[in-house]
Amino acid sequence: MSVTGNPANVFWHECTVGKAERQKLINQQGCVVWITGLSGSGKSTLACSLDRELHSRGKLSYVLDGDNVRHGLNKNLGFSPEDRTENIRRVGEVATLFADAGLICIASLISPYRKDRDACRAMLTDANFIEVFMNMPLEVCEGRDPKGLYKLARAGKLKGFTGIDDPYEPPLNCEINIEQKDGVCPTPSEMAGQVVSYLDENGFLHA
Ligand SMILES: Nc1ncnc2c1ncn2[C@@H]1O[C@H](COP(=O)(O)OS(=O)(=O)O)[C@@H](OP(=O)(O)O)[C@H]1O
Ligand SMILES: Nc1ncnc2c1ncn2[C@@H]1O[C@H](COP(=O)(O)OP(=O)(O)O)[C@@H](O)[C@H]1O
Repeated sequence: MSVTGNPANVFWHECTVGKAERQKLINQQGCVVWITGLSGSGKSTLACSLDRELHSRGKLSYVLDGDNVRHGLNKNLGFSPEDRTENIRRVGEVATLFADAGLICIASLISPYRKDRDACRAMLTDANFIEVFMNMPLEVCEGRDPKGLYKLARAGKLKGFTGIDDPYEPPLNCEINIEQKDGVCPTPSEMAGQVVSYLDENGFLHA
């Protein structure tokens, strides 16, 4: 007799309170704002700024940041392609639960592989997955290098670093593209404003 979970013998249990009722209670539409980009591109900065802006508008959001999630839920994972895929899968599943709860879930991870991001998109209905690309040149990210990781990677002391000796696959059809204008990066508040406008125009800020 097998004691491991067998999907063939596991059944979905539906509760009577549904997503629509939860959304009505908090007057918003649950969704996932998925922020992808190189290390140092500003993912966490945008995530926190957006979280604060939504909070100030009375909207319930929650940030799942790669660095933070790797301290707990994903602390057994490293940076091999397989581990990154599992990292993204788990965060995608958690984000989907938050969205089902009615929250605006902000996931900020490098998520370098297109197929992994697309798999997360497929966990939700298409409109409820909002992919935000931090479209910052490598030189800008490397110039910032707040954790000194690019320096370590260039010196060969950190292997498999995204953008240096591990690939980053940019989105082909993202909902929101954040980029420099005339060589100037938008401020955190401007970046958050761009996402809030999208959420507002697409009906996520009301039930
Ligand atoms: N090899 C390698 N490549 C990329 N990044 C590395 C690596 N080793 C450690 N770090 C640090 O881990 C943070 C990225 O974690 P993520 O969970 O977002 O990565 S991934 O989506 O699974 O690729 C990343 O954080 P951010 O700088 O905020 O992006 C780094 O601080
Ligand atoms: N819009 C911005 N303008 C100027 N500096 C920024 C901006 N966004 C982020 N930064 C700075 O760049 C560095 C990396 O930002 P961070 O949000 O940690 O990136 P990531 O989460 O993608 O690694 C930090 O020192 C941060 O203060």
